[in-house]
Amino acid sequence: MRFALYQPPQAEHRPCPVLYFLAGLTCTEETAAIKAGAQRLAAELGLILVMPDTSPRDTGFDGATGDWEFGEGAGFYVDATEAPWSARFRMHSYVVDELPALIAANFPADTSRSGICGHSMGGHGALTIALKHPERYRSVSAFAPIVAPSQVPWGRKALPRYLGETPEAWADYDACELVRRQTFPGTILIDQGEADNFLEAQLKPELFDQACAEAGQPLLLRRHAGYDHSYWFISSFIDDHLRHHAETLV
Ligand SMILES: N[C@@H](CCC(=O)N[C@@H](CS)C(=O)NCC(=O)O)C(=O)O
Repeated sequence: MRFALYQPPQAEHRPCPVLYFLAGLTCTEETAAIKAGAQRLAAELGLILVMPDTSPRDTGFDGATGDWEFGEGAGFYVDATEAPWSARFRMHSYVVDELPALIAANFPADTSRSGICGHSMGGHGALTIALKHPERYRSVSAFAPIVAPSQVPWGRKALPRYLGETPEAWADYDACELVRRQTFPGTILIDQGEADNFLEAQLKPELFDQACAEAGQPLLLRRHAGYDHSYWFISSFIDDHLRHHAETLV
């Protein structure tokens, strides 16, 4: 597995908190590092940024490449249970267990202070991971996340192939379902562009808004007129996300 890591200058003197950034469909460990523009403020705030790839690579599985919505580049941050994917596509465990252990062992990181953020499919990853493991992450935020994969075409295509045909298995990786089971101790920040091509068919933030209201989950959902799904949108608001995380991490 590949990942990118930014180490702020403060890490030369003391362990620093860690913010994970999970990227979306078609992205690699380089995308956020190059396009999100998070390093400048992370240097001021003293945050280590960890930006993993979106799936294993070079798996050789039939159907793992050639479709931008499934397989390599589209791991959906689940632990697959269906063959052949279950042998390699275990992004949930990778992000929650394997990667933090590797960071703790090799970098001046205080992993007891970790936050998680993501975009689109990575926003889905950040929300589901934080909701499933609130003891591991002190803060969570997302840009244009997939919040209800069980109900939208991206999820309806990928989740059955990774997890089988039972909707209960999809619900275990669906932020709208998870927040009803267990809330996150802190406000979730979500930014969404109103000119996002995927807003109505794939993202549907109103479903998460409603689920959070019903569950009593504090949510700050900000909608921005004129902004699309791209990293230009992310780079416009990334500072607010870093500050949101720094409030509890630093
Ligand atoms: N390939 C898709 C777009 C995929 C897409 O927008 N991916 C988002 C994440 S869901 C992304 O961050 N792409 C990388 C980039 O914008 O640099 C299309 O042609 O519609």
